[in-house]
Amino acid sequence: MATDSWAQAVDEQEAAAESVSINLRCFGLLCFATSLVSEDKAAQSLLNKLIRNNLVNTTNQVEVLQKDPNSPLYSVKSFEELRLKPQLLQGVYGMGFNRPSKIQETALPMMLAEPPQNLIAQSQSGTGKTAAFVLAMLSHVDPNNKYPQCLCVSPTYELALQTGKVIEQMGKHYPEVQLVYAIRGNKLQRGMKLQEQIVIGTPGTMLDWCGKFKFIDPKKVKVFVLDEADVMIATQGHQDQSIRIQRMLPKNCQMLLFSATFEESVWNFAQRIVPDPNIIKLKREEETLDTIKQYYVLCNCKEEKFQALCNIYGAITIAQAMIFCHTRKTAGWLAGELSREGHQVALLSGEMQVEQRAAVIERFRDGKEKVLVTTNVCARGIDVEQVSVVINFDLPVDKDGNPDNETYLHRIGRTGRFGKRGLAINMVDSKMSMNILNRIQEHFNKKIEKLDTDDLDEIEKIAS
Ligand SMILES: Nc1ncnc2c1ncn2[C@@H]1O[C@H](COP(=O)(O)OP(=O)(O)OP(=O)(O)O)[C@@H](O)[C@H]1O
Repeated sequence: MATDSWAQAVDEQEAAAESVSINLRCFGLLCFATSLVSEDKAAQSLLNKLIRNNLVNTTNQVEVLQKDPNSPLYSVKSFEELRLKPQLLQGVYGMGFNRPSKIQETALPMMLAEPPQNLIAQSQSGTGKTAAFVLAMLSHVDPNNKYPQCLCVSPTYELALQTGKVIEQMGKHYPEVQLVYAIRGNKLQRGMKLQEQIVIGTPGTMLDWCGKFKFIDPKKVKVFVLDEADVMIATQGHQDQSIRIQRMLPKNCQMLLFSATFEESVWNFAQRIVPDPNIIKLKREEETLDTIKQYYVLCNCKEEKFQALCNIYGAITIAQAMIFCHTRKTAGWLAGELSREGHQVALLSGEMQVEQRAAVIERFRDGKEKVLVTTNVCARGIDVEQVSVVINFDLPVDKDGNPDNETYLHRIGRTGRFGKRGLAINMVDSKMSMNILNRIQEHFNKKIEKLDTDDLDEIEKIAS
């Protein structure tokens, strides 16, 4: 086994990381570094939204903390129970929703109650938060009043557009209700007053439209939604801007805040935005390796790893696979080799803009490409539950070269009993990577079987 391929790969990555940090230090661009982190969070959130095409299931129960603990707790098992406007019920069913998701069961009655109740809700991405607050906004709007009544702030332009799409879909049979985007680049004439009932945008532009330009009369707003609070506070300035918008709204305006995670900083921010809240939390389902078949393949170099991959593809039918590489260079090389072999390959690479990455993810989700090759940095935080085969072309390691168990679990693991059976194949090409594999195996106490990719019969067996 070669000993240098792994080391070389790490060296390359570290060299790249070092040059970035030197640049940052040289120019003192600390804020640039912060914005990179927040951009990363927003990008992750967007890509997760795009790759998913249905609800994330969970066996966990929602935890509810009511503002008034003596008032009865309502929860609904059907959309009919909510007495929605027929146009909205039609919109909901038109989207293929048969019944409320777990978080929606409790959140919707609270949000639709009279008088309106404030809410802070936390649950992982994909559990139905956006659909819930969109339904609440559409329900509270009076279409006869031609001025903004619901404001929704999102951390980025792309995320705002995604929420806007949900509003458009759900409100498809309710054309009297109109939507406008308060995003940079959407320039309105000075002095004009908006007629649309729902405004969705980023905090900076929303603040300008309410304050400086007065396109919106904040005193007439009935519902204020702050989405993706955890991503929001990662961007400098967004927290203050959001609070300044909130201060302009009337006391009886309904305040709703949503977040996928709930660390201390998010909680502090949430309490400043939402007075007297009801609080709903839904724990993230634990990922496990129980339903996953794990294998490793011994090779000497990246060319051999590629050959092993071709053998696997030759022997079993793989609907869609995600392949993780350690460096951009390897990912680019592998994608090239695979497409030369006639595979439809998508490459997710670090130098791509978020829109480009989004386009790649969307094509992959729609099945236009069958293989997605990516670096870990690029795919960090992306949930790939629907992909049944995951290949670690390079094993995940942290910056010190130790096994990155968390990343391994996230790439390969599935949640609870809803997880489909999966297949994971790890490529080992050095003593070092064998050691990493052994340590991963020990950590999870789950055997990773050896696979001989020169033996077609053996490969065929893994698919059964
Ligand atoms: N009641 C429902 N029944 C079936 N599908 C639903 C339901 N509610 C939402 N969905 C779908 O599930 C997916 C996730 O929903 P949604 O986007 O609202 O979740 P989220 O918690 O806001 O996650 P994210 O913040 O990542 O968007 C979407 O594809 C949405 O259309």
